Amino acid sequence: MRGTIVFDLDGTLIDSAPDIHAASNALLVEDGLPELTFEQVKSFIGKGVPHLVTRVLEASGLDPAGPKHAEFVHRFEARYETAVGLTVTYPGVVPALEALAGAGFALGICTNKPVGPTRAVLDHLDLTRFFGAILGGDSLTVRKPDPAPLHATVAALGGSAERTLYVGDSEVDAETARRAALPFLIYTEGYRKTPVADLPHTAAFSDFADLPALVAHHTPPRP
Ligand SMILES: O=C(O)COP(=O)(O)O
Ligand SMILES: [Mg+2]
Repeated sequence: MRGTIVFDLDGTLIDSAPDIHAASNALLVEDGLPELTFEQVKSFIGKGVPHLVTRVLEASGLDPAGPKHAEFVHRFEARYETAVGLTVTYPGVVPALEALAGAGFALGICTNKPVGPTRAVLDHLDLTRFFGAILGGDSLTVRKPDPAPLHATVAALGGSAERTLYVGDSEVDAETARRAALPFLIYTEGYRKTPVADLPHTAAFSDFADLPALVAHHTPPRP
């Protein structure tokens, strides 16, 4: 194996915000509440479903500490597995994954999205074939930015810390990589809110066509 590359999912490989926005608004409409804007819901993505629901309730003037929270999480999750129709891969993702797999890298997913909808959207976009390990926000008892899911993904791939890179789009991913002590490549076109320069990262890229060369640079061939 040439090395191990672990990817975040939402905002990194796939632009899933339109489906997450639509699913959130469907719940609000069911309850006779006003819809939220795309930018609002996009800014709530990255820390998993319970956090997203907290932010949706707050933005709707409802108490996130009240009974609505568990109810909304339940109803959101029920919709989430089929919420794939508006989601696309970012440009160049598939050729980049093909190049990396072809070069002998083991690839994995470490996302805060629950593993059910993660598998559903990967199947829908025909991406499952690339990944030897897929961990979601409910795979362990902790989620990112706790480093445990990232460590577990690397372990499931049989990788070693010295030859592993983590690729993500957000503040949560930068913090996860820092706490896991792994190099972090940041994709700049996802759902990040902080300037790239203010987040710890090894390298930044805006085009997946550049990723194979960037990865090669940071994981030199074994002597
Ligand atoms: O479900 C989320 O909140 C975001 O998931 P991500 O970790 O793939 O960005
Ligand atoms: Mg993300």
